[in-house]
Amino acid sequence: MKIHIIGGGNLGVAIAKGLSKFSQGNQITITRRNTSSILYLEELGVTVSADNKHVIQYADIIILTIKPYQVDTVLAEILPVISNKVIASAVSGLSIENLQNKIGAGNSAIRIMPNIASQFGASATCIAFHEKDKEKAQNVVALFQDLGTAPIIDEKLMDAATVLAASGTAFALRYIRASMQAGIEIGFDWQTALAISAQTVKGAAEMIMEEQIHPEQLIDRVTTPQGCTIAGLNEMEMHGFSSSLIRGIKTSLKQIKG
Ligand SMILES: NC(=O)C1=CN([C@@H]2O[C@H](COP(=O)(O)OP(=O)(O)OC[C@H]3O[C@@H](n4cnc5c(N)ncnc54)[C@H](O)[C@@H]3O)[C@@H](O)[C@H]2O)C=CC1
Ligand SMILES: O=C(O)[C@@H]1CCC=N1
Repeated sequence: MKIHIIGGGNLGVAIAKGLSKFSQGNQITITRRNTSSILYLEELGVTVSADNKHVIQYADIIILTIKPYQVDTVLAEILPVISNKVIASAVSGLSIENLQNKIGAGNSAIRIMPNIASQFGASATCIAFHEKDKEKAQNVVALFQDLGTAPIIDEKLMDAATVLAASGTAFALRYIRASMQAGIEIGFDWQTALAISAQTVKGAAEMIMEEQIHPEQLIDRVTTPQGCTIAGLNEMEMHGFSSSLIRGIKTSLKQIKG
């Protein structure tokens, strides 16, 4: 497939890198106004351009990874030269209905919410579309399945998906950072503490995905009666570990909803 990514920033680059590595048989173009910082992507077989219209007429999927306030400018530029295209938008807060109104009935609006782990084929990309575009959305779903998991969700959960699956990357990294900092306090250098913390999180996530059980069932396997784990967990909860995460996620959601 021919994939045209508009917005070569954090997310666009992560998707381009991921596609070049984990999805076979595609031709990828990525655009950005000033291309100097992303020209290295050409070494991965990705075409880099400052022209949003560059070969866009041949694109099977156009992916929007721009900020919400950049959408109208970009669409004004590309709409005159496209028709019957699938536009997959990762723009947070932009509804399918709004995007569809902007791009006209001749094109299809699909909403995607990837995260920057797309680069490593490890994103959890939530996807939503209207029934009329079900068939056209299948290519988008297949593409993002190559970059991790790609659950199809009801659009009303898209803001929640943004927080859980996209912002969630930062939340998980903050856990790893805190764990690393504690590791330094208890005797490790930061590199060793970070490596141990990251691998431990990866292992915990792999167990959840493999066994598909409730986390508490796995926690129960770790918490020896009168042991150090339960003592640590209870102290963390005393200081609001779970509740601060929950409150943070709900605050993020409020921020999106405005
Ligand atoms: N960063 C993340 O982890 C995620 C971001 N998103 C959403 O994706 C969108 C992009 O986010 P980021 O990549 O973080 O932002 P960013 O600012 O890093 O990337 C946007 C890119 O678009 C480029 N751009 C601006 N105007 C342009 C134009 N007229 N033509 C072509 N390129 C243009 C900018 O130069 C920039 O490189 C936002 O709507 C954000 O909410 C969604 C999920 C995850
Ligand atoms: O922080 C943000 O607003 C964007 C959306 C999700 C990740 N980054």
